[in-house]
Amino acid sequence: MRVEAVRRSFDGTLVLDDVSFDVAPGRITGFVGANGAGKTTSMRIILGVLAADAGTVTWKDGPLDSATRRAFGYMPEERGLYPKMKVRDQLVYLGRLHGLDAGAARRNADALLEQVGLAEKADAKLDTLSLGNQQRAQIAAALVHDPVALILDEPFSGLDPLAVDVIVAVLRERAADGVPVLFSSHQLDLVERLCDDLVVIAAGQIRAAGSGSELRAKYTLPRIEVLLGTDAGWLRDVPGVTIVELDGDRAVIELADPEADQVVLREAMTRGPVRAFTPIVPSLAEIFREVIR
Ligand SMILES: Nc1ncnc2c1ncn2[C@@H]1O[C@H](COP(=O)(O)OP(=O)(O)OP(=O)(O)O)[C@@H](O)[C@H]1O
Repeated sequence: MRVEAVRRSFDGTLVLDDVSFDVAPGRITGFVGANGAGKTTSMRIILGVLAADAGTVTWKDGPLDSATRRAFGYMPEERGLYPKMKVRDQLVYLGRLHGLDAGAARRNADALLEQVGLAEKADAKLDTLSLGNQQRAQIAAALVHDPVALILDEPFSGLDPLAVDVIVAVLRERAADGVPVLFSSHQLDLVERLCDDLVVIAAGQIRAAGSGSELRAKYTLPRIEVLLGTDAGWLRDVPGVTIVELDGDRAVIELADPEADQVVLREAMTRGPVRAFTPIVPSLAEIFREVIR
């Protein structure tokens, strides 16, 4: 699925400015950005709930039509299941609305309730469930018609760690079947764990997009923690090395050239014992800060 040059204003204020990114089949794409950056607006435009002022959303290289959109699974920010309806009944109902026959809708609903850990609550009314369990039901609702793509707005908010694991497993399974999955989240540790690709948006503009390793390579320099048996001060004088931290025999260095690590290691070994030489992988939170600066 491709979002291309999408623009949208509200009351004369531009909130999406030439937004373009891809969501690849079989990959989980995390959509991250601060409050108000434009994630929900982008997702609403993908789903056709909101119109773009300009730009396109394409699916398999053609225009995204309403029949294909109906085959998407969407978990909107405002949620939207029926509070007074039993969980299983509404999943079956939603499956039927999406064109499943009664048998298939029931089978999918039951399988999903089992998968998200709600089998015992199947006959409870939604509003009697805890918020976390309502959230599980919302995710099941987005999946009940075997969607061809998944667009999930903050699917993990309010979930406990065990529930997160359950939902992560469900999304991975769908992605492994070839479904493109786009989800927004503020929980960068979770995004880091779950997603294959990342799209970073700030103030309505895409600041970065790509896999975690691509973004690391592009936005951060390789860092190494060096622990020597002797003073590490000589590292200051090695060309291409920047000292990030230096404390006696321990240093954290940044390399202008990723290949220079072997040169530094060889030099270190001629000077005495090398107790540790450990690449430091920057966290997604660090990359995010770097990208939106
Ligand atoms: N219907 C609307 N009318 C006017 N302004 C809107 C409307 N919907 C969104 N906006 C504005 O557009 C901007 C982007 O909002 P959006 O909800 O897409 O951000 P978001 O990245 O999803 O934020 P959050 O993480 O807080 O959910 C915000 O400044 C918001 O106030």
